[in-house]
Formats: sequence, C-alpha cells, structure tokens
Amino acid sequence: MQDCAQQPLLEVSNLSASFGGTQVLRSISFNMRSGESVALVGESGSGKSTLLKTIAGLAPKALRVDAGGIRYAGQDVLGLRGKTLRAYRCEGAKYVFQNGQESFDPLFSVGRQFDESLRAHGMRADAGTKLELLERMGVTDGERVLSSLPSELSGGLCQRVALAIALAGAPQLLLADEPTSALDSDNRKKVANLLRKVNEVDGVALLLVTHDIELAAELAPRIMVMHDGEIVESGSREEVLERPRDPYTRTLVDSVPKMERSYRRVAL
Ligand SMILES: Nc1ncnc2c1ncn2[C@@H]1O[C@H](COP(=O)(O)OP(=O)(O)OP(=O)(O)O)[C@@H](O)[C@H]1O
Repeated sequence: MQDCAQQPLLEVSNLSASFGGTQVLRSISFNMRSGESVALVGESGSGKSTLLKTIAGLAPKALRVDAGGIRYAGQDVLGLRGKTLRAYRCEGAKYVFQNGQESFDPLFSVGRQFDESLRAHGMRADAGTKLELLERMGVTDGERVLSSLPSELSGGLCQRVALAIALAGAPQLLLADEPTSALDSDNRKKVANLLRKVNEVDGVALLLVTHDIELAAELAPRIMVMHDGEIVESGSREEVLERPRDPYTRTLVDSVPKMERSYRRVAL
C-alpha cells in the first residue's frame, strides 16, 4: 500500500447501503488524512459498526452497497478481492473487535492464535518480536500471556493482546469498534492511553467508533455524529461538544451531565 501525501488516506463518498431493503447507511461522506484520529459517535443501531466493517473490508454478506464508494490510498476498497483484500485488512486498515476476548477462539492458546493470525496474512514473528509487540501494548509478562488460554486472561489484557496482533502488520489505519465498552474503568483508561500512543507516537491513523462521547473527546480532535445511518454533524471536538448544532448531538452531549474536559491534553 502506497502512502501518497497528495491524497487522503481514506475517502468515503456518498456511501449508501442496506440490509434486505432497509437502508442502514445514507450518503456517508468523509475523508481522513494519514495519522489523523477521528471518532464516530452515535446511539446503538445508528450504523457505526456497519460503516466501520464496510471500510475494513469485512461487511456482512447480507449488506448491499447501493451507491458510493470507499478509497484507501487511492484504491477502490469495495473492489478488493483475494490477496489484495487480505493485504489491505492487515497492512492497510485493521479492524479491532469490540471485545478483546471475542477476538480469540477459547480452545487455543493466545500464542498459537497470535501465530495463526500472522500466518493468515503471510507473516511470521519470532518469539522476541511477539514479546516486543506485547510490551508496546504494556504487556510485560508476555511469555505467560502467550501460553494462556483467552479465558485465563482479563478482558483488558485480551484487548491489549488483540491490539498487539492488530499492529503486527503495521497498518496505517486502525478501525477500533467500541474498544473499551467491555472494560472496567481502570482497563478503559489503559486501553485509551494505548490507542492515543499508537496514534500520536506511532502515527497510525485511528477511526474510533464509540457511543462513549467522553472517550471520543479524549482520543479524537475530530468527531462525527451518526444518527439513523447518516452523519448529522462533523467538526472539531470543541465545536461538536461545546456548540453542538444538531438537536441529536445536543441530546447526546447533554446525556453526559458532568463531562470532564478530559480532552485537554494529558501527557503520555
Ligand atoms: N448482519 C446484519 N443483518 C441484518 N441487519 C443488520 C446486520 N448487522 C446490523 N444490522 C442492522 O443494521 C443497523 C445498524 O447496525 P450497527 O450494528 O451498524 O449499529 P451500531 O451503531 O454499530 O450499533 P451498536 O452501537 O449497538 O453496535 C441496525 O438496525 C442493525 O439491526
């Protein structure tokens, strides 16, 4: 995948899609630059995951794209097949599941699944590389973690291992679907800090889907609000949170009574 400074990393244009005649994405358009961090917020069922999975090349079979397109570094994502689709999903845009534990098969060790995930993308990693990837995600006892079954690890730890695996292919865009929703507040903080580090230090672009508007504000200078399959508002986090224009956004912001202004920079 070529990184071309002239063009956006990701271009979604007039994307409309439906499940069995019910429209779930309505003329979605937005761009992302390399290294940018953008949050997509909205209530349950508004279409956030469907949009993210479609961008990731993982749209459910039942989804029909009615119009529009997605380009990644100039390439038509919806037209990718076979090897090029696999390369895109690994080195291009990498989707990270909502619940770390769900990313794993409960029957096999985490280490085996780490290897299998790399093999599926034509990669290999020696023990040292795997431990280093885990360490970058704050996992210091990597050997124990790799030999464990997913059920032996906490949700927060699983999510960090899932992030380490996701980053193994050095993707340029991380598509994180509710990455902290299954975590307690301590693990939420850790994973949020890791995502920020991956974005700000490693320069990986981040498209974060969440219904947690505080997390969005913490991690993303730009916020888009989705409602009933449409992007109803988009702007800097200050504009969207402090001067919401759309009535739906206002409701969303008001639903967090004492929003801490945590988006004012916290040192890494
Ligand atoms: N595989 C599928 N088949 C049919 N309909 C689906 C499928 N996946 C999602 N939908 C429908 O598409 C709409 C959008 O769902 P989606 O999961 O994208 O919303 P969301 O905003 O991510 O919600 P949540 O925050 O609960 O994950 C919903 O009406 C949902 O029921």
